Amino acid sequence: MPVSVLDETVNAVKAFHEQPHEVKAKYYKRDEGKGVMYASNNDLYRTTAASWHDSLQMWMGPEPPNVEEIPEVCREELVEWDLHATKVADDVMELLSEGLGLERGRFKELTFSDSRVLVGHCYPYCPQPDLTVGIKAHTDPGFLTVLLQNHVPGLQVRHENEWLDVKPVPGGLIINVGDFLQIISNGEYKSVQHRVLANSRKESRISIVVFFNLAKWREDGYSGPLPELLSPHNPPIYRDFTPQEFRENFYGKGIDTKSLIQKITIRN
Ligand SMILES: O=C(O)CCC(=O)C(=O)O
Ligand SMILES: [Fe+2]
Repeated sequence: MPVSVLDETVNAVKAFHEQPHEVKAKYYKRDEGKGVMYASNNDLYRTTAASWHDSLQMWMGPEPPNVEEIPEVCREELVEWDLHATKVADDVMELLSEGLGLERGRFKELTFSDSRVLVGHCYPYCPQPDLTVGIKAHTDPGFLTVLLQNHVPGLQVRHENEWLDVKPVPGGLIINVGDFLQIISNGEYKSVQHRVLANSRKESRISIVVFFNLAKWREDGYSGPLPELLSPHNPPIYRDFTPQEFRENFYGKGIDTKSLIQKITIRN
């Protein structure tokens, strides 16, 4: 991916968030699922405390928004970013398939990348950063996340009970393993817990993510650890589950930690 795409994407999302409230208010909504939505915390009404960020969110697949629905100030750039990020995700999925000894195209065949959500976050300056966070600790519920951040720090991952800074690297992208990948890989790949600290710098922290979710469920309506990975020596760690369970778990409360995984774990 050309570095210019990364810079242009960050600048375009920043430009969107820097617009006056009246302009952005046109996109305020909370009915999740399609189109374009501008809101602070996704889980504002389900959680006990708000965190310090605003997001422009777009459902890019299976049904993409009309191009005119995308705010003009970042339209061209986000369409471009979506193409590049999807290509990166497809390549990484091939490697991850191979890493499990599966055919290269196994994950693609399940058309994971057809269901995706693009989010442009802004973490504005927070005058009292000790009292809140930018985004609470969570794991991404989907399959794989491609993440681009600007030079303002704040992202942390949990590693062996410690929070480690994910320092911005110019030209770098971050890939998160989501809960779904952990489940279908029968625990081989682990979804990573992460959070963003409230931004104490005068300049906004900008990040742009694309979440790749599972698009295709099994014919019996369930999903679960891939059968070809299981054997008497490697029995399933997780039970099968339905899209409804997945959705209820995700939208039912605030973004929380590994709750779906905890719920369906049948063996440690
Ligand atoms: O802003 C970031 O770096 C992380 C955002 C994030 O974790 C998310 O949207 O799920
Ligand atoms: Fe996340």
